[in-house]
Amino acid sequence: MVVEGLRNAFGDHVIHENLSLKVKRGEVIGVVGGSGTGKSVLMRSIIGLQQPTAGEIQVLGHDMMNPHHNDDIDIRSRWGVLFQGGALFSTLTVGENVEVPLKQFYPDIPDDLRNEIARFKVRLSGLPEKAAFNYPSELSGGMRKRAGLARALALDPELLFLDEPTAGLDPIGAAAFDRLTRELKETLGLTVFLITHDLDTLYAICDRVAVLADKQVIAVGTIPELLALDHPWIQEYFNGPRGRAALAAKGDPEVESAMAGPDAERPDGNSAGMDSAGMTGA
Ligand SMILES: Nc1ncnc2c1ncn2[C@@H]1O[C@H](COP(=O)(O)OP(=O)(O)OP(=O)(O)O)[C@@H](O)[C@H]1O
Repeated sequence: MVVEGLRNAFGDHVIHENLSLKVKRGEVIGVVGGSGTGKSVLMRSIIGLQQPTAGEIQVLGHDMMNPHHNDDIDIRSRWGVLFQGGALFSTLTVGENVEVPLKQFYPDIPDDLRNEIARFKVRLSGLPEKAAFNYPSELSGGMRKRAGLARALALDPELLFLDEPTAGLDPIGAAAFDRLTRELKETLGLTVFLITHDLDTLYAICDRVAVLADKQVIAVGTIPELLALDHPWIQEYFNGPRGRAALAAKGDPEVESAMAGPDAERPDGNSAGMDSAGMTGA
């Protein structure tokens, strides 16, 4: 996935200006940034729900800024999205929610097969199969997230977009959700674009982290690479008390040594990991 020179604005309010980001196939990329820096708007631009005023967006080799109608339908079936809060239809059961994209993209699948696929996705998301017959209001917050994930996985996506998946979960539920995301990524070979405020999630499952600030992605790299930068927001975020607590819980020696040395080497004196070598563009 490649985003180049992206500009998003609502009237005079410019959210992104010349924003660029490359996501490698098969990685879990975490997207962090202060509230209102435009993480969700970035995700919405990538999946075609927000029309940018300038820039280029390529997803799985498809030009999202100039979509051809038929290709457009094809590309939308190749990703799954878990919106903040789950965004389930409250009048449908969990199973019926999972069936919505199946009906939309594969209307000819017989009913019983579609039901079976939905029940399988419910199990894949770590819910008991009987949860397929529950309404969202009958589930806990954590179970609703898993139901949203089941729906995001309905079409066997290559790319998974998760918008703050652990927000509102207790720490045990959040850790379990992180494990599930990592397992699914590994077993299904997914590329995961994950917006989060959750430092534990970043340490637990992200291969790289992209930092949004000043209307752009100011840095992207592994956590040790980001720690080597002296940008105030990055230092405050990763090296502040919450960042240190998250690290202590994870106990990663590579990160610990990066935290220990404030003058650690900067990669090329530029933003961490911003080289384009080896990018295969999911
Ligand atoms: N449809 C819209 N119309 C007008 N302004 C919008 C719209 N959607 C988002 N914005 C504005 O764009 C900015 C970025 O919003 P966005 O939701 O992407 O932030 P975020 O980084 O995801 O924040 P948070 O971490 O709080 O969820 C905010 O100032 C928001 O008010």
